[in-house]
Amino acid sequence: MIALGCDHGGYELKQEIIKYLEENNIEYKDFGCDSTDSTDYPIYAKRVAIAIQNGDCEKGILICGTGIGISITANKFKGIRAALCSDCFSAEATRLHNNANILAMGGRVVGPGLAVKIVDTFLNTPFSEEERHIRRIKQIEEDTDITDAYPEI
Ligand SMILES: O=C[C@H](O)[C@H](O)[C@H](O)COP(=O)(O)O
Repeated sequence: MIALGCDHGGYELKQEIIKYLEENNIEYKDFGCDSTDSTDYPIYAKRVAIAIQNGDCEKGILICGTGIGISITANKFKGIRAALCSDCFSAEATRLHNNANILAMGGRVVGPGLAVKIVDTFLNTPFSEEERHIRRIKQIEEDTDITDAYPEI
C-alpha cells in the first residue's frame, strides 16, 4: 500500500501519479490535499509518515511545490527516510543505498512524464541489503545526539 500526500503545489502532479498507480493496479491511500487551494504541507507529510510508521502503508509519495518542505517534515519522524528526487538515478540509488521509504518530488520542478518514471523506478527498486548500507541506516536511526560526536570527526 502506497501512502500519497501533497499540498496545493503538488496536487496536479499527484493526480498524474494516481493515474499511473491505477493503471498499474498499485494500491494507494490518498491522505490529501484534495485541490489546488492553498494549504500547509506539514499536515500531509505527518499523515503519510504516521501511516508508514504504524504499518498501514509500506512506502509513501509526497509532493509539494519543491518537495523540500514536505521532505524536511517527513524526515523528522523516526524510521522515515524521505528522499527528494528529481531524476531516476537518485530514485534508484536511494532505494538501493538508503532504503528510502518515502519519495518526495516537487510539482513545480519535475514534469509529469519524468515524475512517473521516477515513481516507477522508486517502487520497483529493492533495497540492496548490503552490509555497509545497513550499518549506515542504523547510524541514522540511533537515538544519539550527534552534535557530541562532531569534535571527534
Ligand atoms: O517547500 C515548500 C513547498 O514548495 C510549498 O509547496 C511552497 O512553499 C508553497 O508555496 P506557496 O504557498 O507560495 O504556493
